[in-house]
Amino acid sequence: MSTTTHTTEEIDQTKAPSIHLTNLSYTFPSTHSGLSNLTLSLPPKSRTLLIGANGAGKTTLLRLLSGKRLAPSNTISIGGLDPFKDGLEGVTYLGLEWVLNPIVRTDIGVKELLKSVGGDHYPDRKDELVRVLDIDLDWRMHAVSDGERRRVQLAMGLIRPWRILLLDEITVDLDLLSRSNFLAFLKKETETRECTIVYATHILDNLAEWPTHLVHMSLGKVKEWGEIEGFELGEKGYGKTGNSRLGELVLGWLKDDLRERGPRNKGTTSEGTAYLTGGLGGYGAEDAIKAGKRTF
Ligand SMILES: Nc1ncnc2c1ncn2[C@@H]1O[C@H](COP(=O)(O)OP(=O)(O)OP(=O)(O)O)[C@@H](O)[C@H]1O
Repeated sequence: MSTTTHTTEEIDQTKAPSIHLTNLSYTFPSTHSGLSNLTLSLPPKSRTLLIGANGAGKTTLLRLLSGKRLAPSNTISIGGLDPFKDGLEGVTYLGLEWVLNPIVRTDIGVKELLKSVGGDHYPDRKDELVRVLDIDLDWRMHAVSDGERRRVQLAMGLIRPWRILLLDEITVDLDLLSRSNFLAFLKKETETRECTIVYATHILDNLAEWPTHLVHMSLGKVKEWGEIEGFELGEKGYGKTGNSRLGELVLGWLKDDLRERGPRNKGTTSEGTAYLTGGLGGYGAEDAIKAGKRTF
């Protein structure tokens, strides 16, 4: 049984959850330090962009937030709960493992797939996602393009009405219009339902109007975070380079990070060890199923 105490207000399952990190540090089983001393607060119904160079720690953080990995006590609170120990209702984490699920490459129809993830229970959401993501219900999954497959996967992942959505860059295969429609759908979700989104992405096109908050990570630390208004992007639109002002801000961050870190081949990072599934470390090594907190 959890020893954490919660106020009634904090665990109201009908409200969008806030996210609080307090001195969150995380070390991989291989003793590689993944995250160090993260503290931040994201309010209910916020849409946060998680920004950082490859290896900055974005996936590590999202997995901790989703409850797939055990964080030290009292370092993560989502709507007043510890995601690993308490288990969270309504968390959708869409990342690499989900994308790699082999079922979406077999000779199976889209209707069947959507039904298997609850499409019949949420017909309105299913119809909306099919429209937003421009899905043909007659597609068979072994005979679609990568982008079409990704659109079906997104619909599958989003049909159940989540309270917190953790998106680890999975929109890379979408064409510009599909991505724009998809982002507009997510924005509407936070405006019309009780839900909160954290989205790790490297693609900033057409995102200037989307986030309510930014979090900048580098080398497992949060370098800055806060409301989008606090980042002095000036007028929304395009900067001198033709990039969006958000794009220019982030490019500046990443250049500074690289200058501070130096080139990777000096051995200052351990890029390449992510996503191992066996041996030391490896995502999934301590998943919540083993701890009896989840059945899926
Ligand atoms: N299982 C593991 N064992 C040891 N180190 C790991 C493990 N998984 C990831 N790392 C290291 O932790 C750091 C952060 O990895 P993470 O996957 O969180 O980065 P990221 O910001 O999501 O990167 P990207 O943008 O490339 O997806 C990297 O240096 C990575 O090599």
